[in-house]
Amino acid sequence: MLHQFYPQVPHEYRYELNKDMHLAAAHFIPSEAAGKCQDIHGHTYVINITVAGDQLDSSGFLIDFKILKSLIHRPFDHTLLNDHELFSNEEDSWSFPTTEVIAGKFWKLIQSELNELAHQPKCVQLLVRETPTSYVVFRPKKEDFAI
Ligand SMILES: Nc1nc2c(c(=O)[nH]1)N=C([C@H](O)[C@H](O)COP(=O)(O)OP(=O)(O)OP(=O)(O)O)CN2
Ligand SMILES: [Zn+2]
Repeated sequence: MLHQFYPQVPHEYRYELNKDMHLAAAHFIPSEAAGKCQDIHGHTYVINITVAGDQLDSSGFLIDFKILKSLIHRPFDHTLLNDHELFSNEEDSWSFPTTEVIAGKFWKLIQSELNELAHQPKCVQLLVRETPTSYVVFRPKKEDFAI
């Protein structure tokens, strides 16, 4: 499903980059309402990350594509998402890995990294496709950037 077109996010930045990646991972949803999804099962998630900004770094990058991949693919590929602390914090009522929660938490991981950069790029959209017929788009609000 790579190379497809994704929903566009309106913004006024000069540059916008998009990085796609696949993530083979298992999960389960510990909620009765989830029906058969309460049992462990797997997906080949498709992740699309959109980063925008007005300035580039000394390499001419908004952010190196490889860094984006390393933040998501390396830690989560071929894992059970529920095993990660990110998706198992009992104090956080939206912690377990629904597509919505995955999108929001992956956005936060990426934006935390971008916040360290002097030229301050922004992750303006994060899309998670869970199945050929289901995907979620996370678009941060202004206040979400204060992390
Ligand atoms: N809002 C959400 N609904 C569901 C989620 C979710 O994360 N957010 N997750 C699931 C299951 O994990 C399931 O893996 C995906 O569900 P679904 O799209 O229903 O998958 P199907 O292949 O059965 O769908 P078809 O309509 O037959 O293509 C469930 N709901
Ligand atoms: Zn699922």
